[in-house]
Amino acid sequence: MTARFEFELKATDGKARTGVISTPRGEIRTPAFMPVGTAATVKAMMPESVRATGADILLGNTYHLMLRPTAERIDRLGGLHKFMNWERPILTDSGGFQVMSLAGLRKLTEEGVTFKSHIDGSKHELTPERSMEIQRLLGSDIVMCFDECPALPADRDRIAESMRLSMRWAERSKAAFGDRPGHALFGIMQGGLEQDFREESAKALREIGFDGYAIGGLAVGEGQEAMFDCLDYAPDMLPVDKPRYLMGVGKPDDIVGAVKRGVDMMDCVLPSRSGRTGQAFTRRGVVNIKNARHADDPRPLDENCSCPACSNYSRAYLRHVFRSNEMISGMLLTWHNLQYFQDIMGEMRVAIAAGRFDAWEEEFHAMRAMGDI
Ligand SMILES: Nc1nc(=O)c2cc3nc(NCCN4CCCCC4)[nH]c3cc2[nH]1
Ligand SMILES: [Zn+2]
Repeated sequence: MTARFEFELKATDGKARTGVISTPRGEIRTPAFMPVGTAATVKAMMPESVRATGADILLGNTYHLMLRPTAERIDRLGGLHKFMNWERPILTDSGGFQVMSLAGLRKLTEEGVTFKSHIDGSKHELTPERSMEIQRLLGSDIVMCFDECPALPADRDRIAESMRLSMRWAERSKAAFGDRPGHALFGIMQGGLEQDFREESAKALREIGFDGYAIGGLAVGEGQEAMFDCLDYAPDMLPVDKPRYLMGVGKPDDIVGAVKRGVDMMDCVLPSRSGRTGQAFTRRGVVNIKNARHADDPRPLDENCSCPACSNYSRAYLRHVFRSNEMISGMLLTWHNLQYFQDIMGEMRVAIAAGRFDAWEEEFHAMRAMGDI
């Protein structure tokens, strides 16, 4: 069992890369997709099922867990891995983004953010130091710096001011994180869609020095084209020998485009959240299983998928349990979607190692263009 956190690049194909992150709790094959386990559970999934989909690491949230059941309680009970019965790596987001998107009555100062819980209205504070303490109490393997993610669209002055605050908070996060062998601290690049601010942010983070680097401030409504324009330059501003993590992304085609541009890690609620609403991601695009056209369809959702939903059930059955609001509906489609996301990550890792990412990408888009039949 390695006591260290190490990233080994195995192969590159164009800007796409594949490698392995070694941690004391296990290896993470990159490019990696992290299922989101916000409240200490990947919704509608047992942890062993999450592992069966091929996930090496999952994401937890400082914001949600600090409010309920609190980081102190999880620490008293042995930490988040034991609490949620997931002994492999966990990355935790630092809370700033969730405060801005979920909490009420927020007040942002140089010190940090005060806010009211969206659950019971109680008052709380997050600072770089408090976020590091919470993530330490949770026992997460990869800790994210405490940052501020500005809502887009925003004017250049606002973006610059916010990015520079986040860089000062990155400094404080690192000081508070301390020296924790086997645990990693990732910096988060900000700067909106402004190339000069992205460069300034990357330079600041490189000078502080981190175990990995996230690209923050995207997937906040800018649209895929603007996101890809930013990803055409942002990853290359980060150290080539450290993992690059694009936060909050995304749809399958977002993920493929990000890997193509040099991203190593991603996370998104989409496969689990949309699975619960009956939206299935397949090789031929999105299928809404509640649609009447599936009522008598004996075929599986995706004949190329090995998940329980595709192995044991017809589209007709999946539509039935969704329309009947049966609990198994969200379980089956969440499993399928997470499996599909992991399958394309696995296929991209193999394609990059074989130097055939472009051919794989062409096939990926061709299958989707055919649409569901
Ligand atoms: N610490 C931190 N910093 C960020 O700049 C950040 C930027 C992010 N951008 C997203 N986008 C999530 C988009 N998601 C798409 C599916 C539906 C729910 C929202 N999540 C993010 C999380 C983030 N976390
Ligand atoms: Zn399936």
